[in-house]
Amino acid sequence: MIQPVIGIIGGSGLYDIDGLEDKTWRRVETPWGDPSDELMFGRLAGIQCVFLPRHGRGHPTSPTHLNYRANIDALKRCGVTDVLSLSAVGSLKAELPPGHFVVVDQFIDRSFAREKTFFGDGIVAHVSMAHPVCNRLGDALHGAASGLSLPVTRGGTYLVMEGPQFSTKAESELYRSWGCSVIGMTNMPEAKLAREAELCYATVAMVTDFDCWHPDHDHVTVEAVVQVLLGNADKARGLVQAAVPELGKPRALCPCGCDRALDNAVITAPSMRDPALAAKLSVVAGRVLG
Ligand SMILES: CSC[C@H]1O[C@H](OP(=O)(O)O)[C@H](O)[C@@H]1O
Ligand SMILES: Nc1ncnc2[nH]cnc12
Repeated sequence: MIQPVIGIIGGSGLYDIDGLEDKTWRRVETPWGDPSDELMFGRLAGIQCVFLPRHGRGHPTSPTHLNYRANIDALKRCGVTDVLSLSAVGSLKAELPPGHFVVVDQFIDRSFAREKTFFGDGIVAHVSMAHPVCNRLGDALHGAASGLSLPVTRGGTYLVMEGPQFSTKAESELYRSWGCSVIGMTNMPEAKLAREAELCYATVAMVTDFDCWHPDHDHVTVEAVVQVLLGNADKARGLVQAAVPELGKPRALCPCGCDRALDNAVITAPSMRDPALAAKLSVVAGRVLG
């Protein structure tokens, strides 16, 4: 049996979480550089949790310049098994108004200026991203949100744009025509890297605005986003407190296979593998690289 350790990545407006016992902030070093901030360690209902503010406390780091690899490596290094990603998003559907939560199940990655893999020349690996979200975590998050009577939808596609500027109206309409539910700037490559690191990963996308497609919302502004975000952040803290006791129960391997994502993914012959890269990958992929 596995004793889960719950990682929580807090997005815009979520730079701290409540109710953790024995809370301490600690710096964690990784071979990929520095994570966004110190990580906060503590226990919720006796379950070990590790919290990381995605953009750092005070939000100094833009979506493009986040060190996604360091963030994911640091969580894994600290023993995290399950990652809850909490993110502010714009809505691309009329039925998902500000204040609504979406437990997304798909992503379209339109980001282009980020490091997207732990692997590369010297050790090449290809993991499946067909089902980018851990269903087990998604179900638990949806169940916890429903239990709290939060307005929540299970399933939906999160379009990841590069940013930092918000979309043009034509882009917003394009993504709507693709059937996307919400838009944000951060969940890729985060979800790809979590998969490479064999971490279960699920996102609660918290709607702050209607993006610019909506006739009543001609522009997205940070001011409008932040107003909704603060209320969403309070609800998200409640959601974490409700979900963690369920997710922290000792369990078998993940039925979705997230924790075995690297089985059969590394294609580089053992004799051709770069020892320096193998050393960097020791935490992320040590299970399969030996
Ligand atoms: C403050 S609005 C734009 C900003 O918020 C979202 O970040 P996160 O996913 O970390 O909550 C969005 O992706 C942008 O980075
Ligand atoms: N409309 C929007 N576009 C991209 N990221 C966002 N985060 C919050 N609202 C957003």
